[in-house]
Amino acid sequence: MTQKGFTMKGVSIEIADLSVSYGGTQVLTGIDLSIAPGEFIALLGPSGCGKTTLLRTLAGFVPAAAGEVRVDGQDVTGLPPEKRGMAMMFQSYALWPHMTVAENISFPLRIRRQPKAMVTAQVQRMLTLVGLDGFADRNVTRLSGGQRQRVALARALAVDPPVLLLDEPLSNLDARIRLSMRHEVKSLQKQLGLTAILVTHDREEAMAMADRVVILDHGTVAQAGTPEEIYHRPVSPYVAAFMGAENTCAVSLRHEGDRIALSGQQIRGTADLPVRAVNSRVRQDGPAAVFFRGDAARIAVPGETGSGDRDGHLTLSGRVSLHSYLGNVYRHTVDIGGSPFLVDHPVRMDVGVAVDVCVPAAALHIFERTGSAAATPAGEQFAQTH
Ligand SMILES: Nc1ncnc2c1ncn2[C@@H]1O[C@H](COP(=O)(O)OP(=O)(O)OP(=O)(O)O)[C@@H](O)[C@H]1O
Repeated sequence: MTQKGFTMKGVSIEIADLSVSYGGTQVLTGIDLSIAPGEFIALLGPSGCGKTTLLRTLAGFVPAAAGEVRVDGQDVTGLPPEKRGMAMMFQSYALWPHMTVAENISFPLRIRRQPKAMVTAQVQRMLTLVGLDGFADRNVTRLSGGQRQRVALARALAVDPPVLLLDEPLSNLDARIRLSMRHEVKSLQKQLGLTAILVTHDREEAMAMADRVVILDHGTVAQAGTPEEIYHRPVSPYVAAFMGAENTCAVSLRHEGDRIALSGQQIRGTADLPVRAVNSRVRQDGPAAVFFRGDAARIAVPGETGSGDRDGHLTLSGRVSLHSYLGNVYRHTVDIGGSPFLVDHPVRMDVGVAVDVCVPAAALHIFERTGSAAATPAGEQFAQTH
């Protein structure tokens, strides 16, 4: 254990072909992931996709059915939790209600029978680290949610773990405190150089905190990348929709040199787009599915703007069927060929008005159309994933 200063350092974690089953049900399949020392990873995905199971398997609370977990090159797959050098922080804080702040923080040190002077010094360091100087003797039941979360963080860090596992640690906090705690946890993790893995179903939280986001889909890795990569370059309709690009329509795609031409029932004319600008995963001409975010599109009144203004855009024509005010923009539901599309616009458009929805090439994600994909109304196909 570190005796002076905060010199905790992260370690690498290698997850190789990891599978996990509960009884006869396989919940994680062939997970491969390399985590660098000091990296902050977020495991993101809808309820039941296996995020917590992966975290608990790394911690050693759930056995692996196959595959390996290596920490700093050492195979820890068969080791008990206390031998893995990982500390876990939970959503529920899991503090001892009958103990003071200092007693809670020192608990893991006392059960490891650390010398008293060292325990006292470490508790004081942790209090300073999480901004709770002066709270040592306060009972934890007399703390706010944010303060309790800091105690839980201090207790997890007290043993100088090279790896910090965070299981939805902020979801019990109110929205304002959650935002500030995001930054506090992240800056502490960077300051200490720890390797951290966060489980969350909140994509904004994942993007705000992590260096890399791993999106899980039914126990497999759907995509792992920087927040920018998964947001702007999703590799599948599942990732695109999970990252908010839920508007979708079926198109027919044709490559023409360095341009892509899109046509379809819901599209006005033919969209002629520079191939470099579009996130297209389609290599062959034929049926495809387009996905885009409602805040990346804009609404135009047909005839009010020149057609030249819409070059490099995909234009869909429809009618406003609903609007709601979000504070900075109006969110409109636009009925396009019988399917609802959600589009943000700074000005409120009346219900029933005919509008064009213009989507810039850079906001388009195009994937191969398989089966009935994208033939369904926007959102319906992915409704269960949110
Ligand atoms: N102890 C258990 N025994 C049997 N099945 C379990 C157990 N824990 C979880 N599962 C199942 O394993 C699957 C993955 O669960 P897990 O808790 O890892 O998902 P998650 O992505 O963390 O979900 P959430 O966001 O709701 O916490 C789910 O289908 C769940 O029902």
